Amino acid sequence: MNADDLGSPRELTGLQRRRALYQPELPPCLLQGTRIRVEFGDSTTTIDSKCADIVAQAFPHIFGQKLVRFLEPHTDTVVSESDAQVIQEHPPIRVGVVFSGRQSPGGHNVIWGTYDAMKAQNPHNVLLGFVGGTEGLFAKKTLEITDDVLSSYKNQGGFDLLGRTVDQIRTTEQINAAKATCCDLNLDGLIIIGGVTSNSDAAQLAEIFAEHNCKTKVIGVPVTLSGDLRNQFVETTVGFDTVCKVNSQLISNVCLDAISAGKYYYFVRLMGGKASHVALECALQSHPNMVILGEEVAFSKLTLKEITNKICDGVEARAEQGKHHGVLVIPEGLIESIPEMYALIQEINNLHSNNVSEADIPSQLSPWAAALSKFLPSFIRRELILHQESDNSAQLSQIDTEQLLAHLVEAEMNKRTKEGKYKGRKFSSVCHFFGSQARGSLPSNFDCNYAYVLGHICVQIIAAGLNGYMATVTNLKDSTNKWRCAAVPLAAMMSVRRHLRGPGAVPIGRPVIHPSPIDLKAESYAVLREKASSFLLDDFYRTPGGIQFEGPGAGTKPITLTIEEQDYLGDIEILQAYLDKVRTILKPGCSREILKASISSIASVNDVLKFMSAPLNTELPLYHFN
Ligand SMILES: O=P(O)(O)OC[C@H]1O[C@](O)(CO)[C@@H](O)[C@@H]1O
Repeated sequence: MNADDLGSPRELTGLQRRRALYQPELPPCLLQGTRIRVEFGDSTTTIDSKCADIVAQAFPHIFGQKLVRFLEPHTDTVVSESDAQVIQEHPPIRVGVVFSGRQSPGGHNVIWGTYDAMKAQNPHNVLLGFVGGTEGLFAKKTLEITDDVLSSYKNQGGFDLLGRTVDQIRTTEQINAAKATCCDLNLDGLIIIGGVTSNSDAAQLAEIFAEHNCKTKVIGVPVTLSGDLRNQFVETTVGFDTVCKVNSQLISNVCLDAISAGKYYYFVRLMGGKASHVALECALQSHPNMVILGEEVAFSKLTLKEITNKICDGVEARAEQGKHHGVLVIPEGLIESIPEMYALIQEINNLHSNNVSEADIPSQLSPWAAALSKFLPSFIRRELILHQESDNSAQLSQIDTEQLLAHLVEAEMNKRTKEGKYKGRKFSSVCHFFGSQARGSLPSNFDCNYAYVLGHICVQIIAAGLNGYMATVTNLKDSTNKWRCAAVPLAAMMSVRRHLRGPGAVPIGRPVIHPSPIDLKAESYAVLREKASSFLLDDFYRTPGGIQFEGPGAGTKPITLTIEEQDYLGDIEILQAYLDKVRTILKPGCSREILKASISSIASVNDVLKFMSAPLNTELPLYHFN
């Protein structure tokens, strides 16, 4: 398909046709047609108050704007007239929409939701899609969105209605081109669909448009499979749910294949950017034998050697049980989390930033980095020096970290065999990278609904005359009729990285929206750690199956989204693991009564989790045994 074919009607399969008939659900405030109450809340600063001044300086026009909620016209909330308004008049508007970030399932529904909301407000409204992503925006290449154009893209995967190119609207040239397009097309709004990079660029564009009195309001929409655009305002991103479900199915298929033949170790790397949200979620859903998250490696400063040994120890422990197969899951961002690899990648990035060519990079590395690079297999050396991403970082999807680990583990297992330490069968590996397989999937109902609702919110933001905002929905763990619709200033999500912690910390770089890492204190991570030894040894594989679009399985939500709310004591698996751990600590002969008493003294779910993640020799903190 070339660029001219984008947006053409296409032939759909039976399943696609059925999916196209699915009507996404809307929360009550958006069902009111054109009568929506816009409520202004507190003025914002930034999520990191320490860099509020820097963000305010960089974004003087869009910094400090108020939080906005969209409500049904009559609610019990009492707010003063100046804090709320119901917009009644809807003169015709013109809006442009661009796929800026990487493909993510559900993206098409943002456009569909925007279109439906615009036509409901005024049938004369015009929605223009930029063909070929940001390059289409710069070149003013548009396609008017109509019912016909949308018909074969509703609830479908991919971004092929419009296509995408670079996730960058940043250089002076690009910003000027975007401004010229918006002015020439007389746009009232520009909707930018993407992740952290695209939404940071949206903020920059909004600031410049405001400074130059350009009437176009710039709105960002959180769409990325990585799920790393999350903070106190954003619970998850469009596409994360689908991608985790598809990857979990693929991993569980691999697990069943592994246990059936009993001869291979599968090394699976998952797409998901720098953060490990996709890997954590998929591990919780499919229970592979081992999962190594980037955040835990960075926190414990584990070296490549230590990670290799950890995997080899797992292989040995399994061999002692007669198991010569297994599945290891890693995130693509793992490579950057390993301290020495991070340092090497930083050196390479700096050389790229100084316009050193790929061919010259190896000769310009410091002696230390050159030595590390020499130790690595040649395929990794080649991949590490590839040209950078638009945010000046390494191209994680192109670095075969799973193959690097498989290579190092094999060498270490051979060494252990030679030394007589390992007596099991010869280690054999098969590597996979699950990226576009999941990214191109038909979106789940959750992503279809979420994206469609966000599209509607964009239109409300433009109608309210807001610039430099992100469309957001909260309370996503609940049913759609309890979702809360809002607009959050993009500047409120920005921060600046610092070199060191503490008072001497020096801010580096410009303010942007940073990807959020996994919170190692979160309950979802505690659950993963608590299950780690059972995952490793018990082949406790779980088969979630394919995405369910209809029937009872269709409503399932991502585990990490709902986990905070779960009643762990009702979770048999966790309680069983807890009991096993208590038994190992109790003195032999401890009576059932004491055990029972200790369990009934559990103060809260958190106490159990804290206890479960503590080392085995920990004194029991809450329970007293004789
Ligand atoms: O397929 P591409 O364009 O190389 O993009 C890959 C990158 O995009 C993402 O899917 C989203 O940023 C990353 O997880 C991945 O590294």
